[in-house]
Amino acid sequence: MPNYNELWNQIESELKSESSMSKDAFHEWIDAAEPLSLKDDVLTILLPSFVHRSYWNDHIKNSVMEHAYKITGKPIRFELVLKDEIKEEAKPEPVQTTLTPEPEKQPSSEFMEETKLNSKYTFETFVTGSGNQMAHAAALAVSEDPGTLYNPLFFYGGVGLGKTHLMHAIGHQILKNDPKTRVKYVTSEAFTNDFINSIQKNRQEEFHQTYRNVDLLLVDDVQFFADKEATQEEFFHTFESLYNDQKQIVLTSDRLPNEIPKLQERLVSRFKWGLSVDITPPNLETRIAILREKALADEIEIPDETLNYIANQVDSNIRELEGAMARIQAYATLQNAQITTELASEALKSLNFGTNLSHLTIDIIQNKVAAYFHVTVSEIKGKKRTKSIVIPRQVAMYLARELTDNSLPMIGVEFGGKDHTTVLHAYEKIKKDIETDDDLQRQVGDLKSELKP
Ligand SMILES: Nc1ncnc2c1ncn2[C@@H]1O[C@H](COP(=O)(O)OP(=O)(O)OP(=O)(O)O)[C@@H](O)[C@H]1O
Repeated sequence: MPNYNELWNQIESELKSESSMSKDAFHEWIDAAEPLSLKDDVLTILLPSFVHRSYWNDHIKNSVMEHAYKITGKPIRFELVLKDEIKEEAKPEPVQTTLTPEPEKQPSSEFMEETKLNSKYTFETFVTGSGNQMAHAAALAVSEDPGTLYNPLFFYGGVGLGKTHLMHAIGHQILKNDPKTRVKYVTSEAFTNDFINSIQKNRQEEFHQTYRNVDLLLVDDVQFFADKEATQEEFFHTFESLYNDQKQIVLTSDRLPNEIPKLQERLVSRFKWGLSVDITPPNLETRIAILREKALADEIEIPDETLNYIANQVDSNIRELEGAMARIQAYATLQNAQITTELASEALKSLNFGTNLSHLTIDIIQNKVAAYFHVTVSEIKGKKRTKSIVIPRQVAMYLARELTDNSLPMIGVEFGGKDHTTVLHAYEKIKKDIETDDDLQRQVGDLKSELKP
């Protein structure tokens, strides 16, 4: 009986030789599938999305089962799983209270699973814009001169904005400059689990070796150190040892060090020693640029207007932006159609993307308000303080806050990178003024009914 990899490879080549599928379709549905295991005649296959699974169930599974039968002489069943579903199983095993001695392992194999840098997360694939420019620059600087300039380098910011991507990019770049560099990437949870396991198995020395004999330590999502007293203690010593040896440390978190609850004061202060730099949500132009890069990388043609449309649908999180794009691609393949704005809209709707998504965007509001007050969109986004521009600008900010789900910082970004307090001030001012100013009340009313008929 072949193992799961061999079996899958054989099935794949059978499919390739007999299949009527186009090259693109083969790539989309077969290349994207990954065998995970073969147990009790069940071959588990990992698929990238639920669209893939439903396509597999409808169009692929039977033929794959036939091939598997031909190859093994056995009826092989298939389990199709998605990434999210295996996460649970893939989590490190809970601490066991067994007395059976563990087989001896070579030092470092226990914790040092090898550096798992995502090959796609490089500087080449990272699109810069106003929200991440400084973070990108700091990352590049650290890659050129690790351990000296900014140590530690601390990235913070909301979900899915590229913190992990930049962190891996540093790892890749440093390895490119010097392939002998010892790089370790872990999430704070993995660090915690390694630490607990080391205590459990009485292997603290090995743990220390693993974490202290590196040249670059990348720790993702350190906010999860919150509340973990003993782990924090251990991490403190790891940090001290690396820092004293001038080894580079890069950390990410969803918030600033002093905002992480129950983080020891000495860690807070150390995390702030180097440089803390935030990543804020990308503006429309950056979102379009990211989509354009992605289309280029995937070699698919998408009209500019459609890229613009997609970028307007997802305005906070790059992971979701990529998700939307992947859905549209899959949808186009399913329909065997070109990607157009219509198809994109259909794909996002039919796949129930962003259920509470408002189609009203800040961009639309700015255009409407500019036309209404006879000013230009760039004046609305600009800094000029003349009354004829300030009022439309504040009205547009007010409407963006009232009629869309965007956060104050996000609205600020879309208005030429203004601070969220400016947006709040505009919102409160217009809200108050419409109570006493009849003209303003009518104007805002007109605009509202045009925007939300
Ligand atoms: N500037 C960018 N250019 C290209 N792709 C990007 C950019 N920023 C983020 N991405 C992509 O968006 C996805 C999410 O990014 P990443 O995982 O780095 O986010 P994160 O900030 O670490 O999120 P989390 O807080 O959830 O860990 C990744 O696929 C990443 O490649």
